[in-house]
Amino acid sequence: MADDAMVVNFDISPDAFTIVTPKFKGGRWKDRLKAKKAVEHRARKRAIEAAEFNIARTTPTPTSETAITAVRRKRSDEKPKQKPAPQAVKTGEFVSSLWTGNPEAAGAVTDDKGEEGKVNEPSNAPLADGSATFTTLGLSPILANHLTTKLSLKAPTAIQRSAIPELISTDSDAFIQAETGSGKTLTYLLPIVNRIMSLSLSPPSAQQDGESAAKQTRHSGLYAIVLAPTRELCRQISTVLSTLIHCKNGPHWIVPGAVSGGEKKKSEKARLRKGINILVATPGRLLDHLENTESLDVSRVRWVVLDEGDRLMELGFEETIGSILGILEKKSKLPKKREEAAGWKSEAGLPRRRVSMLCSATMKTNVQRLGDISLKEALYIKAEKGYDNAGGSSKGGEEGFQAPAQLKQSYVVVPAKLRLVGLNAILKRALIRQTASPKIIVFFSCSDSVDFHFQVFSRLLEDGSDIKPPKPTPKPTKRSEGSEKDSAKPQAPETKLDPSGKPAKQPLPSNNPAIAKAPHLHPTALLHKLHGSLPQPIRTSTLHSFAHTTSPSLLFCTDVAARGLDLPNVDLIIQFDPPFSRDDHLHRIGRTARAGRAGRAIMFLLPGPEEGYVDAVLKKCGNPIRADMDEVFKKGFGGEGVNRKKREWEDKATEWQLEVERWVLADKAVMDLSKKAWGSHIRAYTTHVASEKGMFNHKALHYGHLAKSFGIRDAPGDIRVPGGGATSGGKGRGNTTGSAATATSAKAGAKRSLDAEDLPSDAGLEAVRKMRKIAFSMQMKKGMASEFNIG
Ligand SMILES: Nc1ncnc2c1ncn2[C@@H]1O[C@H](COP(=O)(O)OP(=O)(O)OP(=O)(O)O)[C@@H](O)[C@H]1O
Repeated sequence: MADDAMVVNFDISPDAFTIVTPKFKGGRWKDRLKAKKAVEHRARKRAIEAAEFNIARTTPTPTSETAITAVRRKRSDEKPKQKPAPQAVKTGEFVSSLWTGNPEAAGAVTDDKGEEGKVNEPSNAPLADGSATFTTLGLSPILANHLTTKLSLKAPTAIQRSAIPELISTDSDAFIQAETGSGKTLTYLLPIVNRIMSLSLSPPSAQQDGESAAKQTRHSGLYAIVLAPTRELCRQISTVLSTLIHCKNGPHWIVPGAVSGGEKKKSEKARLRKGINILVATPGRLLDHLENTESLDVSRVRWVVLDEGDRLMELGFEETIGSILGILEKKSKLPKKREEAAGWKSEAGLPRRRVSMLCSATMKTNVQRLGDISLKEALYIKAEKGYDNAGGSSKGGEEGFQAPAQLKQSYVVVPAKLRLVGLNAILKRALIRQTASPKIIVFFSCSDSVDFHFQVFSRLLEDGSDIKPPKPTPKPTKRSEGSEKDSAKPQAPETKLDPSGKPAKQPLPSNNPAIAKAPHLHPTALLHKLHGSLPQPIRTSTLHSFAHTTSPSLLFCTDVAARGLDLPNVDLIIQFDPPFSRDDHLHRIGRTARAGRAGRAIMFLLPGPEEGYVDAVLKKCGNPIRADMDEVFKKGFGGEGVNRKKREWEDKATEWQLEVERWVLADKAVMDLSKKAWGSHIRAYTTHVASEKGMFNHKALHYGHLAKSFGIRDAPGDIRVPGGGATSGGKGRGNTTGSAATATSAKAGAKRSLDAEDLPSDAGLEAVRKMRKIAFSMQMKKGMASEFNIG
């Protein structure tokens, strides 16, 4: 880290900027003079910049507060601008410049000839070569017709073509592996629904036992159980299931249901008692019902599906799943062995034995372990060669898990101090450059950080309004009138005015506190937040709003939204905090570019060791482009007609940053929130997987610069994280030697470890696993269930 990066948190003496010119010896006198002048010029420039921007420090009187004004770089050729409002700065606080003392990025900017450049052929799209239809896969005409006409699915995807015929015609267990957004849900649901449907479609003569010849109803039995790691996923799978069942002339008698916690157990019990034929559940909740709900009859279960297998294991469900399978085995009336099954009479269409399916995008060791406990002589099904990453940039990786080939990946190297303004710039640009209403997901490392950034962008503007007044529209000149160039430009959405000419208040779609307007970014955009600490009804309604709103839509979230969620038409994924492992990266960016659609993803990296992530991971998952940070700022803050040479965007970004800092200072609750977010961010940083710790080394973090990106002016050593202690940062040092993460109280850490969905990495998950183990044994002893907010 560059030395001058430390300046911000040190007491600077006035003579620190005395220009000392080294003596040059040898060579021609002209060259010596030139070198001397160059050194003097550089030193003077630095001193002026530092004096103007860097050190607006208060007089150290313990009782008085001194007002300071952020000083802008003076330029002879510009009109005096209104200076940012003076702000009170307490003793010990600093206002450092955003633009000085930042470490430089090592790599070069990729020449990105337009974001609209070459896009690879999609690798997870429906097959366009006519090689398969839903009917040729063996699905009933009713179901095939429903898929093509009502659900507008023209053809199966590669994994569906490979798996569906096997799953319809055999009773084998299966491990299904395919990249994100390739349609794995339908891959396992379609054969199940098709085979259950055949019960009611086949004539009684074709039935092999008398029992099934009777009219099928919801009481005919529970045939399939689908296990998913989160409540959101359970709901999503249930919805897909319902759309399949409600087809014309279809199997309306089949009743799907979900039990995933987050609602009263009593109502779940009532649903189970009424009769369910296909049940979607989180493992914890299902085990609870298996042990405590008498009406849940599992003796005829034919399928057990473990969706998102790797995540189920990461969240410590191994033992729970083991117990579930044990109970199913014990209560089953089906033949236990294959030989017995062969001679056994089953209802027409249904498997003669219980079939297990394990679905995962990855093939990690933990998934293999789950396979060991759940599968017997299983088929390994993946997208056929030639369709797996067809024609794309993706390379066959160690684990065969790749990003969709059409997904455009990029990264931007942004110093710690500039992260918040950088996020603002990128979001503004993304919201304005799209013609239709864009959907953007921003990933953060922890829920506190999500909360803080949600507040930053949804707070009212400084004048108390929630919408910016419209800019006066420039009169069209003759030249620009109707010109093709102008009409092609993305237009900022129109701001609605009230009768008095002021911007009209925009009504929110609901009173959900996790949804707000984002006046700092866009007049009509809706900002959503999602993390594991929010109550379930809020999470559900937030996701619904994000997915269905017609306004530009943003979702700030933790990794709770990284897996399995199928949110329609997400255009851009921003990984503001880098993921905790390569798989997390692929799952996060996999929320876009689904089923053959286009998508973009950008990751923020800090200059220094983090840049190593590009070669170590990003280049192995595609061909990432390095975006130019200056361009990001220019496009985000520059706006129309900005004089780019003067770097006006620097001033705009500075003004906005100072505004955030004033807002943080003005309210203790906000200050607490920002400090908590800063502390949690650092703590989360320490939990990157061991193999990536070299790139994400918390000792290389500049805590002071990082604090600025949370709107905090205190020196790191003075920051008291609410609920924890001061960090271990040495006084006056921007860059601590100890770990702030470990310095925060154990209590706070323990509380967070319950927040399983927000801690996707080794350390966090280890904690969750331990907690789950304890809860599991307690549950065994006391016969009670524990839900760590994930089912
Ligand atoms: N044959 C198809 N044609 C077009 N779209 C499809 C097809 N099959 C599935 N889809 C759509 O593709 C999207 C992704 O499907 P799904 O959620 O099942 O993917 P996935 O492989 O499970 O992804 P992830 O690994 O991220 O969970 C869904 O919107 C789904 O409706």
